[in-house]
Amino acid sequence: MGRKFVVVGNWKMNGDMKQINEIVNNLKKGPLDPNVEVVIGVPAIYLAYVKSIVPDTIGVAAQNCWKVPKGAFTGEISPAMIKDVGADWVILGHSKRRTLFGEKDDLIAQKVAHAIESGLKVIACIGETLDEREAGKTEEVVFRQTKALLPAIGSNWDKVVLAYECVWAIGTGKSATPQQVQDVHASLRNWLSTNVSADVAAKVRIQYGGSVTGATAKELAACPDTDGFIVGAASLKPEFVDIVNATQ
Ligand SMILES: O=C(CO)COP(=O)(O)O
Repeated sequence: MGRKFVVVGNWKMNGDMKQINEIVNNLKKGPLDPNVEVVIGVPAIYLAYVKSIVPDTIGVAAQNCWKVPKGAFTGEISPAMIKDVGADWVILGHSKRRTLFGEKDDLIAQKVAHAIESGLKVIACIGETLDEREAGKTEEVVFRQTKALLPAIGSNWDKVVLAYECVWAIGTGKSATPQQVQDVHASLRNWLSTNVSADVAAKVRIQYGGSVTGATAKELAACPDTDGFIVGAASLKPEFVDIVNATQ
């Protein structure tokens, strides 16, 4: 079985009712390649609304969640709540959560474990900073971030998509090159083969994220070890449809 291409739009903290209606209408118009899985990651406050207006073929993701089902955690939302409003994905470990909100590997792993246990599918983000890349530490960092997730994922790799987002390419307009993406994805798959299993390495979907646009998506999609994208700024624009259709 091949790996189904999966494109996630991460709206981050963007959008209001008017813009959301425009984005969703544009997605409905498509046309979207039926062979591609499409997920939109929306601000928590709009999850229920977005779920009520998108076709069932489009998945809806939260951009974060907490690590227990309920309790005195002011301002947080739980996987149970995300599921309760009909969404079935959560993005965890995004670089902005790591850098701006101080989330470390162990907290992210706890969140991943609880999200999976609660029945959510997880987009787990990993990726190096510019300093780490320039110091030749890209592999060391992405292997460390992935290793931290292994106990949390256990045998549930079918519930997980790995999103490789090099931090230096996020929101900068400076995408990694197809070769840079392919190199990291291939070595990650190789690492998974050694540290998890050959089966997981062959089946897990690895997305690329970082300044993906309608103009760059096709050549990035051609990398043999790239199974989709996680898209920030361009997911708010009509060109998101072109990114979804990049493998056509
Ligand atoms: O962080 C990202 C998606 O999660 C990427 O954002 P940009 O596509 O805006 O660079």
